[in-house]
Amino acid sequence: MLPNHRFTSLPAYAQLQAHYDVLKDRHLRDLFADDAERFPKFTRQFDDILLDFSKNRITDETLGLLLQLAEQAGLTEAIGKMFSGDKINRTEDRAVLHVALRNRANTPVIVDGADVMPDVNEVLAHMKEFSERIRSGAWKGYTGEAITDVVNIGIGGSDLGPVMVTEALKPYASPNLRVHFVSNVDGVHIYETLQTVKPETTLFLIASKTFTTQETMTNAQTARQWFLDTAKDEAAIAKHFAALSTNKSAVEKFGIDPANMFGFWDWVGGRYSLWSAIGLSIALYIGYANFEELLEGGHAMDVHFRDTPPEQNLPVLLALVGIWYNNFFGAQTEAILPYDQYMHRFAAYFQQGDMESNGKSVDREGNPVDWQTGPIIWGEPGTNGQHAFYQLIHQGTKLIPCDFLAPAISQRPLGDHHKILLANYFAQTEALMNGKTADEAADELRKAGKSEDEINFLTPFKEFSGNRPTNSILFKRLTPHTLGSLIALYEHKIFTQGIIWDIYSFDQWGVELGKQLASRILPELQDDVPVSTHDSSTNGLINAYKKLRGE
Ligand SMILES: O=P(O)(O)OC[C@H]1O[C@H](O)[C@H](O)[C@@H](O)[C@@H]1O
Repeated sequence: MLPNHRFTSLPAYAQLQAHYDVLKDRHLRDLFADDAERFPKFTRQFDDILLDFSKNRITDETLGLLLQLAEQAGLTEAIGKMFSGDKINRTEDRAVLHVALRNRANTPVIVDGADVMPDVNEVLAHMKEFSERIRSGAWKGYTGEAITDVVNIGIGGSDLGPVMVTEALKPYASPNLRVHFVSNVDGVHIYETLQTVKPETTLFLIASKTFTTQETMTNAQTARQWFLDTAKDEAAIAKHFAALSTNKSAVEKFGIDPANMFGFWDWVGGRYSLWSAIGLSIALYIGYANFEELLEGGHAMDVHFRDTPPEQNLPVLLALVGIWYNNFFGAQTEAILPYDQYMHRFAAYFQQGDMESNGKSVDREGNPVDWQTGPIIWGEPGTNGQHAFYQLIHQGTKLIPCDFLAPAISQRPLGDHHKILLANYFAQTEALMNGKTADEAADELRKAGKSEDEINFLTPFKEFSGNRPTNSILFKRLTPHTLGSLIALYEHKIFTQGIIWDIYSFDQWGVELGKQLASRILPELQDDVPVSTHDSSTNGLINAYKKLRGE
């Protein structure tokens, strides 16, 4: 069991509140002017990842108090409990062991009295053997042709991770094998995907932890029918369908050969499952050795998180800085802004990772919280975001803490592209921090030859308040290893915040209600009889839909 506490009753909380009242009006510009050591003081290195959190509205005192907050919340003990297989996901009575999936040290991890590592290693060996046969062309489809296309059918955690990682690691991909992802139950998604592949050379991966998810099962049945329309023979399914799941009986019922099932376990949360069999599309796309590198990178961050004192611990520091804005400055959102086009789904991935984990409003004893929990996560890659929403980040009324991520070396060096990209990366955090004073703005206008009247009018619009906080995460290159570490960095940040907020981060009851109601409504859509069983809005909408579709 995790230690309980009321977040706002922790002694450091009151101290931080008092400290906030003093610090809230101080400008980052002044904090930098006052302390020449800010950069060395507020940067940490892990492998070739540099975290610079100096452009945050913190001082030594802030950091000290935040570290006390973590300690008072029992963070160290909680980390130990996760790694040792305690059932810290209490509402589902499960351990939380995505760290075991990438436990390259292979030390025993005990759940219910048994070491899980032999099972983990067995599935990895199966993934290795299978992916090598597919990639080499040794695996033949029902007409004797090699596989050229893999279609992963899954949603949520059974989709977002593989999508994000395969996009991020495209430079490591084999040119002979394409991967596609179908997630939405909107028939358009599978329709468009099936237009681009041939049954004879396509492998479908049905990715679903539960193997009951409506969207995935619907898409899987459609794929199966599409395949059989050409193949005619059900025996051919064994060569073209594999399942990634914890639910063996449902997989068998679907008609997938148990030899093509890649299992995982209830102690793997869906949004933490890319390291498990759910990562098979990744292993197929970038090769098993690269997939293993991804695991290695995740494991390296796990060891760092588990063994490094909080003040040196990257995930803990990111978490604490986030709490500072979320709970004291009233920030509602956090932006994740990768300056790397290959990372274009990174923010979308952590939308699920963070918001499904920490979007909770009761504490671990079931009492309503009276403090803010998980932030709204969003973001797009730089520089596209700059031309879309940065206006609001620079001059809007909302405080939006941002993470800026960038590789020092591009995977695709091309002329001056990367230097231009990085010039923007550095410029943005500098601009957000310093802003532009009214005097500076007026001076520029004067130099541009504006009249004094125009200067007076324009200055307020040209002024930037600055004092807008950012973290910079600069790494050498987006390798599988580094990506593994970056993902684990954010995973452990989410864990740390959940512990400090005293919430359960590994269940997701909030997604159930909509599912329940949809299954109640679906039969009502089968005929044209008007419905009257809902509120007037829902009745009105359903009846309008029935009318529209019939016209
Ligand atoms: O992998 P599955 O069992 O099909 O689940 C897919 C998704 O379903 C739900 O939406 C859960 O909230 C997600 O956490 C999960 O990733």
